[in-house]
Amino acid sequence: MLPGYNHVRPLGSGGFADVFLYEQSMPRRRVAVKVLLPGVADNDARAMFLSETNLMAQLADHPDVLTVYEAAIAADGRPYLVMEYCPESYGRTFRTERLPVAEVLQIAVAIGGVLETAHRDGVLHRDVKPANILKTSYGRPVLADFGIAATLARSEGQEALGLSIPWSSPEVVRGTTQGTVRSEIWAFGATAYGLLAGRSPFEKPDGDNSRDAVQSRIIGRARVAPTGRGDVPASLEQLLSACLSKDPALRPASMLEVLRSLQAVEAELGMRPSPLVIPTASVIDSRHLASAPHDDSTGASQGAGAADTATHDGSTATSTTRRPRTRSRLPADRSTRTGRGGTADDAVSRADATELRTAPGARSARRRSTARTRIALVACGVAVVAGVIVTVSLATRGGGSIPTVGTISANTTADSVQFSWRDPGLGSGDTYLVRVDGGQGTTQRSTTYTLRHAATQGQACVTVTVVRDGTDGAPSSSTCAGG
Ligand SMILES: Nc1ncnc2c1ncn2[C@@H]1O[C@H](COP(=O)(O)OP(=O)(O)OP(=O)(O)O)[C@@H](O)[C@H]1O
Repeated sequence: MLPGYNHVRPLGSGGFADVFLYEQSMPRRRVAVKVLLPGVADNDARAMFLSETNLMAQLADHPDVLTVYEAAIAADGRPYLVMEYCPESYGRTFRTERLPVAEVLQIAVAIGGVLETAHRDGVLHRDVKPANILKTSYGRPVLADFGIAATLARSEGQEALGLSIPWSSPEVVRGTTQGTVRSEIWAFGATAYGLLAGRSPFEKPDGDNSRDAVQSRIIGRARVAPTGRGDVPASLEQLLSACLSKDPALRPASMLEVLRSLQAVEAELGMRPSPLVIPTASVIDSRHLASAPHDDSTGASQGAGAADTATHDGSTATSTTRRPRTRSRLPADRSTRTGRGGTADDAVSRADATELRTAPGARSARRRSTARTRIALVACGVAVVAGVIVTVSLATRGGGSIPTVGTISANTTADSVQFSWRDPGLGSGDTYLVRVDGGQGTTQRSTTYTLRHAATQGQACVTVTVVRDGTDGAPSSSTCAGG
């Protein structure tokens, strides 16, 4: 019995919590209530729950994260979370419903944006899988079960966390690391693959898919097969295969890199690239970073580096609600550091080394029992991401000697518009940032960009900017066509 809520029906059970549908009296709405299973709450755990929940409340306003309305302790002492009710979960449908590629790309960009945001904050989700992508009543995908539990459980072993083997990277399955940005990129790639293929990457359609068999394929030499779908472009297959590289060093170095590639696939398919919702440089507290130089091996520097990239995107924050938080120096993932050096590689290492952020009480909690870990999982089992919603603007910055694209011509055909321009002197590391209607943009090196009419609502206006060493040049003037 929860005061102010009327029980409707059970929604399901996880490893450590039951989830129920309730009707809230005021405001009147349906909510999902996640309650810790009986027998795993104690005073310490309750204190941790509250402490962590307060932290969550500061962070939980990313639009693509499941919304938590309230967290409290029930009369029987069990902590509970009141969350947005989501009628559907991709965990339930991905095996039976063939999702259109465009929908998977949109889901991936939304969920990837949450992960990039989290990584900039030194936080890893660690349980990315279709079952943790829920669908709101409005049909929007949201990431759920966003736990710092990983932090709290680092010394307690993966099994205590209910490791989701089919979606976990080889290094996580082996226990070499309990989470890095690149292991998260694996899980993200595995999830996107799963949504397309209807099975996890190392499941065999007609083979032995016992836990042990899948695990040994993940840590062994088996290579991931293509999704088997004719409508998945080669570029997307390649991206998934890169995310699922057995060697973490061969995976993309950041979620942002993955997101850019996903947007490029969308553009290739004639779709309007899905917007990225990620924080900008202004959101990262520079004082905090300056006072924690050694956090270079952790998420803090990842945040700083990523923030630079965000600046390249020309993104500007409309609000700055995130607060600086303490991060601990965390061990690097040695498996991803071999044979690399220099500045660029430092950045890579930093990304790899981004294990987990330390939340209040986290260090001592590592030695606590699995039951407490589970409490923390409940505490943080939903919605924990940075609190800034970013809108994109066409921020322009001085380009120095960066070349500027001249006239963009548009060739309109029955089903598409092709924009093209002359190469103004692109350097070997330069890229074009193509923005449609002032959107976030996609990067490419080709001098043509095609938009299908189906992807536009009438006329589309395009600008092209040369990006060099992470700095935007001046944008071209806008060319509008279509409609
Ligand atoms: N906000 C929600 N709205 C609707 N259903 C939900 C919501 N949150 C969880 N559920 C459902 O409740 C069930 C249990 O969820 P829960 O997150 O506790 O466990 P799990 O993710 O299945 O397992 P575990 O967390 O142990 O890995 C799942 O079927 C899930 O889809």
